[in-house]
Amino acid sequence: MEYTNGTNGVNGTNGVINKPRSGSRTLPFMTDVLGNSLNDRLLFAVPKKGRLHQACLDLLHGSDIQFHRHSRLDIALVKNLPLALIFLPAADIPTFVGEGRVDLGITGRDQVGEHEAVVPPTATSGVVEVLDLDFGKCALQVQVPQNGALSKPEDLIGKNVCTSFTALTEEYFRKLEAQQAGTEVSGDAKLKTNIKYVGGSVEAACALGVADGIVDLVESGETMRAAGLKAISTVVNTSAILIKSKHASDPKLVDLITARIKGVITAQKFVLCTYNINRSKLEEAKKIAPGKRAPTVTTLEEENWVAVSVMIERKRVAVAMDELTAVGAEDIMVTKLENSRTG
Ligand SMILES: Nc1ncnc2c1ncn2[C@@H]1O[C@H](COP(=O)(O)OP(=O)(O)OP(=O)(O)O)[C@@H](O)[C@H]1O
Ligand SMILES: O=P(O)(O)OC[C@H]1O[C@H](OP(=O)(O)OP(=O)(O)O)[C@H](O)[C@@H]1O
Repeated sequence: MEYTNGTNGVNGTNGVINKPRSGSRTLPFMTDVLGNSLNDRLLFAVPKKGRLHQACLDLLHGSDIQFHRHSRLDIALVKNLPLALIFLPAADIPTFVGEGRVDLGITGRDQVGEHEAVVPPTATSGVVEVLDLDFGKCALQVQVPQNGALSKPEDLIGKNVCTSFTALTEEYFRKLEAQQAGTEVSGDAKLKTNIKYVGGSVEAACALGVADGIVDLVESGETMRAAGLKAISTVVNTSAILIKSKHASDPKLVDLITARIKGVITAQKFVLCTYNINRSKLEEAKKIAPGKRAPTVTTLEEENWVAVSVMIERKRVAVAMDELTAVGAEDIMVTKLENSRTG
């Protein structure tokens, strides 16, 4: 089935979903610099650089969202859907989506948390998390020098803390200070901890004497260790998420894009495992690999033997193969999934 809103040159034909827009949104800029109208398109914000950029491009490719981005242009029209991609810094995406200027976006959960700590969501503004994308996983952690005197977050109260996430850090220390004082958390109380903004290379702040501790993202832990730091607390765990505005202009297209992206994520997360087994061992094998709903079992020409086909989580596959072998499975084969649509 093909999707069109009937305004991008693809007119409604058999099997085409017709334009389901819920009210027109007139954007201040209305056209991109190439003169194309953006008002009839769903706007989808994608990180323009940084850790999430390439994974997002791979996801769009896997979802058959076809576009050509002119060099230096931060807007790209999608050729096969009434959609325009807007390339923005990950940190700004919650603002654009939260204000309803952009319908959909991909960013880190940490960025949404930071935005919401400054601009709390209301019934009509703010973002809705649609899908966890299972990449960009890391943790925003409180870190202090490995060989220093500080060993717990409370030790940083009243001291200097550097971070790029000032709002989440303030929220964290506000709670900590209230806990220590045995009072209610209050936004009006003066914060004892001095939180300073730095835009990057946060890990250098302690060694350079700018901070006693930092709050920064940790993935592998290499940056932190190389800087002589250790984590003493986690402010938030994060991963990349698909978010939508509370007034997304085309809910059906939002659902279609969500389903496609979910299909790609599932395909990356699972593999298809096939094996042959004697029917008498089938129940044991099913316990090892029960599948998403149930394994597909096909009778083989050889008496009492069946062929089984089942989805297994990629990270579990080696262990599952060992265990299937141990219960008598033979000819085990694992196939990478290109794409999927599952419940
Ligand atoms: N080491 C990491 N591992 C996994 N994900 C990360 C890592 N660092 C950052 N991220 C995720 O990517 C998001 C964007 O971070 P990144 O620093 O790449 O952005 P950026 O737009 O290049 O910002 P800046 O210009 O401030 O560095 C973060 O908010 C976080 O969700
Ligand atoms: O635990 P690790 O795997 O070492 O990753 C963590 C590092 O990655 C991010 O920085 P990035 O490289 O994006 O650069 P930045 O410091 O300039 O933000 C983050 O701010 C840490 O410095």
